[in-house]
Formats: sequence, C-alpha cells, structure tokens
Amino acid sequence: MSIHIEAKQGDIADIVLLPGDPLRAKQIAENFLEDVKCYNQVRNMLGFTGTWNGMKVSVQGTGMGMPSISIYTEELVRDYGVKTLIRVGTCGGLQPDLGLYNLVLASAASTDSSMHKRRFRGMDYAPWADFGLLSAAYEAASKKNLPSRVGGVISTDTFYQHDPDEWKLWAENGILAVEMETSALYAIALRNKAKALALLTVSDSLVTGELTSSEEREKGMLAMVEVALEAAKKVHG
Ligand SMILES: O=P(O)(O)O[C@H]1O[C@H](CO)[C@@H](O)[C@H]1O
Ligand SMILES: O=c1cc[nH]c(=O)[nH]1
Repeated sequence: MSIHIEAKQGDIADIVLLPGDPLRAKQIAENFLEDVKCYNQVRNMLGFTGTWNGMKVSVQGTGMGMPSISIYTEELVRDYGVKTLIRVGTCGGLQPDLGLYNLVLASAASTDSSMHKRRFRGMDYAPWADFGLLSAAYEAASKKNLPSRVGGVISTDTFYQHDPDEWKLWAENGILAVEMETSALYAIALRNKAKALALLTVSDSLVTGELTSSEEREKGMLAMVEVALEAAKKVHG
C-alpha cells in the first residue's frame, strides 16, 4: 500500500498502461483484459490488473498534468517495483499533416513546467522514451497501417493558454503535439531505471481547429491500446 494506491504487493503487474482518465482505465480493462481485478479506488483513480494474451498487465489512471502523473508513477516504480510504463493518452496536433486519430509516438518531451529546472538547478533536461518500446510500438502501428509519427511533444502545465498563438513557437521548432504528462513520466522512469513510452492519439488539431467527439475518441483509443500491448509483449515476451 502506498499513499495514493491501496494495492497489496503483487497486485500490480510489471507492465502498466497509463491513461489520464480513470474511466478510460476501466474501459481498457473491460475491453482488453481477462481475469480483471480492480486494485485501486483511492480518489477514484481506478487501477486494474488482468492478463492480455497470457501477459500480466495493469492499467492505472493518472489524472491530468505532471503533478498528478508524478504521484502515480513514483509510487508505481518505487513502492510496487513497476518496470514498464506506457502512457495511452490524447494530444492536440501542432503540425498541419497530423490528422485526427493519427498516433504520435513521443520520442522525447519538452515542457513549459519548471519541474526539471528545479531538479537540475536551472538547467534544461530533455527526457526521452525507451528505444526498445518505441521501436516495437512503431512496428506494431505500421503493421496495422495506423498513421503514426515519431517525434518530440510538449508537456504543458496549462491546457488553456493565455496567448492563443503560444503553441506556434513549439510547432515552428518541430514539436508534433501538445499534451500534459509525458515529460514528467519520462524523467521519473529514467531516474528509476524503468522503461517508459507515451502513445498519444490526436484528439484535436490546433492547426485546423478540428475536434473529435468523446464517442469518436473512445473508438480511436482502441487501436492505440493494442499498439501499447503489442509493444509491451514484444519487449517482455
Ligand atoms: O487523454 P489524457 O491521457 O488525459 O491526456 C490529455 O488530455 C488531458 C487534457 O484534456 C490531459 O491529461 C492531456 O495530456
Ligand atoms: O493537452 C491536450 C490534450 C489534447 N488536446 C490538446 O489540445 N491538449
């Protein structure tokens, strides 16, 4: 048991999928896992463990933003010995050729948060994905003919920006998409010698203003979850 997770030792698998939304965690468990057990209801941040094609896997909601995902991932790796963390989230596309439902595989994550600057005494730190997971996920997405791009994302502290054009600076410098957790996830995984990857489905485009409905988003997520599970299976056997 940790401060925010009530699971007993052994309840959580070595591999954990991490959606921001706890109800997406429930939906993933119901749609993909067998022999499912709910191990966490603290703060309604639901966590489940089951099996997928014989592989033990957990799925844990993280909440929104880096402070929230930091709490869950720190406790998962430090208190439960989790080795592999795969975020399955949504993002806003920042490049004109990124369509709705395209998959972004975040190779690295910039941030406008001061989280790394505090830890690195004012210097910048650029946390990155585990290459084995990244290449396995790219291969799985390619086999499914799922349009996908590998590149940098920006993890922002502010979903609603005061300057509506702020995202353009990141776009002009090659960043593919905006979301709110990956930079913290990668930094925590690297510090704890765990493997991490963020898979992000484009739910809206800041370039064109297109948006998906919540129902469409649910459907679009399923392909990403399959990619995450296949990548985990390839890396862990
Ligand atoms: O769909 P999730 O995983 O929550 O991810 C994205 O959606 C939330 C904002 O709506 C933020 O958490 C952002 O990172
Ligand atoms: O953080 C996010 C997530 C999805 N879409 C966005 O525009 N921002």
